[in-house]
Amino acid sequence: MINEHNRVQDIFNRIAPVYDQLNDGLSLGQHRIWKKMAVGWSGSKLGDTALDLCCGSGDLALLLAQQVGETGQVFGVDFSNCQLEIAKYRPQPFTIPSAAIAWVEADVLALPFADNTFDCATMGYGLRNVPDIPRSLQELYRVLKPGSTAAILDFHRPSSSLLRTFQQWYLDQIVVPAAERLGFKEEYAYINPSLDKFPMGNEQVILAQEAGFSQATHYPIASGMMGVLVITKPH
Ligand SMILES: C/C(=C\Cc1cc(O)c2ccccc2c1O)CCC[C@H](C)CCC[C@H](C)CCCC(C)C
Ligand SMILES: C[S@@+](CC[C@H](N)C(=O)[O-])C[C@H]1O[C@@H](n2cnc3c(N)ncnc32)[C@H](O)[C@@H]1O
Repeated sequence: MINEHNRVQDIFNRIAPVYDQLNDGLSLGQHRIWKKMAVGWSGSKLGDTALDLCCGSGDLALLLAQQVGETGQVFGVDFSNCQLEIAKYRPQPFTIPSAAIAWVEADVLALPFADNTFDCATMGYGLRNVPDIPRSLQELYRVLKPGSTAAILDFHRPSSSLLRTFQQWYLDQIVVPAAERLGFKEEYAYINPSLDKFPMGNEQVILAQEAGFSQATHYPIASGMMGVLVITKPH
């Protein structure tokens, strides 16, 4: 488990300088829409104490900060110090009064927060990268307040074989060569095979229920190439 931990940590430390630009270019900016959808499903509202797990370069945490406003607070958690350095210095839009964001370097499998701390949570493209999904969901359950909701955004395999073929082609023939031109072929070549090992939406629902979440729904988005698992801790 430690080897997998270090392998993933190294990947995201290495790609930190190009991570945002590749996401924007390779998704034609669509990832920002997918992240806004996840924030919407998290139920985040003014004054909340919010958590963004696997926050990376911080764009999802920033969206949460706009949602919870000046009276709220956001904690962005990631174990990549290089990603967190990008997050810390990301320009914040002054148009919207936003919450303060605390950037926390930690493993989401061992969160440094008390039980029942957070009013809402997001996790963008993190669940597929942790070595122990059930443990991650258990930790998320522990730190959420009763009645609170989390939205977990990640890749998903489309049910349509044509779209699945397109997704695999795009990842192998567009994403990897683009990353290779920047010297990150291996790091991005890891995405496609990781999808084959990642639980499908219905399996994610079962894992969430096994972690104790009373409500769990998986919403395929982007023609099924992405998905958002929305889970709520019972009162
Ligand atoms: C924000 C996105 C991916 C984040 C991401 C997740 C990972 O697990 C990685 C692992 C290793 C390296 C990088 C990442 C990583 O960046 C999603 C958007 C970026 C994707 C790279 C592009 C995905 C494109 C879709 C499969 C198809 C889009 C169709 C297009 C809009 C026409
Ligand atoms: C694909 S990036 C997602 C970043 C951001 N949430 C986004 O949506 O763009 C995955 C992030 O998860 C982090 N990560 C993976 N496993 C982790 C773990 N066990 N604990 C903390 N962070 C982890 C990586 O360092 C990386 O920054």
